[in-house]
Amino acid sequence: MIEVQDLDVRFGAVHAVRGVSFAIAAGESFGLVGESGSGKSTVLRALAGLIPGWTGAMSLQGRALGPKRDRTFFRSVQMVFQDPYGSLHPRQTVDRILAEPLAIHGLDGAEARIRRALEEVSLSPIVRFRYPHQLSGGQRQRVAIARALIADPSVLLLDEPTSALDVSVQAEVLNLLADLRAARQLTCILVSHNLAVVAHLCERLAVMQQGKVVEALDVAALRAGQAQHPHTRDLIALSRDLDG
Ligand SMILES: Nc1ncnc2c1ncn2[C@@H]1O[C@H](COP(=O)(O)OP(=O)(O)OP(=O)(O)O)[C@@H](O)[C@H]1O
Repeated sequence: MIEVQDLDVRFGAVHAVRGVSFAIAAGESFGLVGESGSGKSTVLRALAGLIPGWTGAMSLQGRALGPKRDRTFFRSVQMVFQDPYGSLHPRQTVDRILAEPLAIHGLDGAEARIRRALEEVSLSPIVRFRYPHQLSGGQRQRVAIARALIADPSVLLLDEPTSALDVSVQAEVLNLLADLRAARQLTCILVSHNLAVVAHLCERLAVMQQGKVVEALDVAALRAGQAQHPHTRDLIALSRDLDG
């Protein structure tokens, strides 16, 4: 459903992504894991159409993705960022934040859709008339997830969606994402420096180091101790508990 072939990204002298390839089936959840600066966010952003100047080939449902994406792409592929504070407009209420994608995509029934979206992320309707600064970090990330889902995408790109949250809230948001993924049969790509987070949400993962994929394997194989590459083993040692 998603194919990335020989993706290469340079930022001036920085060769951030070097010939990355992977393929993901519809409904699959795939993790990109690696230490800071390994290029995983750049892969996700290139796929999302947020980075110009990449080379290689990318496709979604068999259709090649060019440098520019159309409205259909932005309806079916949604991104959730690490910092919900930065990604939610500070002067818009939750109601307006959630109504905006509906207006962009010309979708009717805003009232019912907003109610349903808030229910899905377990937020009380009371938050509808609050601004982002009046919410907790976990509530803000739930609003960002609701906004991503409100126009019914088929693909969710998650860039460190829990790492800006308090430890107590991280597991809640991760479990919410796992439930939503199953209920909506979403295809997900999750970027994280934390192997435990990836193992919790994904079936398969690729380990990145210095812009390259050094190992790709099933989470089941990872749990069974079958990781081969020394860098994967280093990341395992850093992750305290693979069950998240
Ligand atoms: N817009 C940019 N301009 C210049 N260099 C960039 C840009 N974005 C990323 N880079 C560089 O590209 C490399 C890969 O960055 P990237 O953010 O993809 O890594 P990452 O693995 O996601 O790391 P982190 O977990 O810290 O976000 C880094 O050296 C980074 O400094």
